[in-house]
Amino acid sequence: MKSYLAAAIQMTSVPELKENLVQAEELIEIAVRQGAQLVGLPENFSFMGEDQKKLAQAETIARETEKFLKTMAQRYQVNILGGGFPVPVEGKDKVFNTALLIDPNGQELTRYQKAHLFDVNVPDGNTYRESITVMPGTELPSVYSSETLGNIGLSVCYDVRFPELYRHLSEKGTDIIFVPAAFTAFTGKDHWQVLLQARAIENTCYVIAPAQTGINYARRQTHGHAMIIDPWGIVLADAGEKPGVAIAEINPARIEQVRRQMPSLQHRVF
Ligand SMILES: O=C(O)CNC(=O)[C@H](CS)NC(=O)CCC(=O)C(=O)O
Repeated sequence: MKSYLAAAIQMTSVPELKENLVQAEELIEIAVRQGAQLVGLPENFSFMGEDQKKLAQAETIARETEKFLKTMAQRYQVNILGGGFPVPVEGKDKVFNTALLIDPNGQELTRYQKAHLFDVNVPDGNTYRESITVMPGTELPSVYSSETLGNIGLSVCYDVRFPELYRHLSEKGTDIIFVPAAFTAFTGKDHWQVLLQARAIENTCYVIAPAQTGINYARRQTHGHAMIIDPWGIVLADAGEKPGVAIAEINPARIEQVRRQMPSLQHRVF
């Protein structure tokens, strides 16, 4: 593994599949023009809207999103993480919230079904019941080991509040953790960056966190601040609040250096 540039894309996805895919391609192109070899798209990048609308179109969203990711990876010769989109569960009126990693040949490298579902009454008055439409994944994410990109572990959004998932990933050798998200504006302002830095620091890993931002639909407002954090916890890039791209270098020497300086992974007791 050599140093390379990674990108965390930030977008405002809406309840229109085609519109979102156009926006996503524009941002992928910007990231690739700046030299990114690994590009992450946020949770719900291809569709963000009301539950019933999402369920009604789930099959189309799943098919078109997977096709889009493979086409983009080949067209731009880049590795792409699609950060969470609905994939229908056979025989049920539900979907898995699925993250999918694709290589520049358009081949699937690994996928993960979001395990922790956001069933929360947020104090701003918004109620979230992700489990009404989503089946929780029951498997821990696998680590994808790439000679060129390093060892990559996947997760999605609300998972970031469950450190045991990331401990599992770091035990399996993860160097780079993806946290694609659609964090609420209300929780995000106090929790988003703190949680991401904690996951980076405690596992001495890079964290790549693509994000939704702005007003997506109705009263749904997301926090933004797609970012890339290094294994010491330093924020290397932050996309702010507008759609755009956070780009930073993933450097294996930095991982080794931090793990030398702070060998906490070796000092675990429990
Ligand atoms: O609602 C939709 O339209 C689509 N779903 C999402 O955006 C997902 C599940 S509801 N959002 C989160 O997990 C936010 C977590 C979060 O904000 C926190 O942990 O504080």
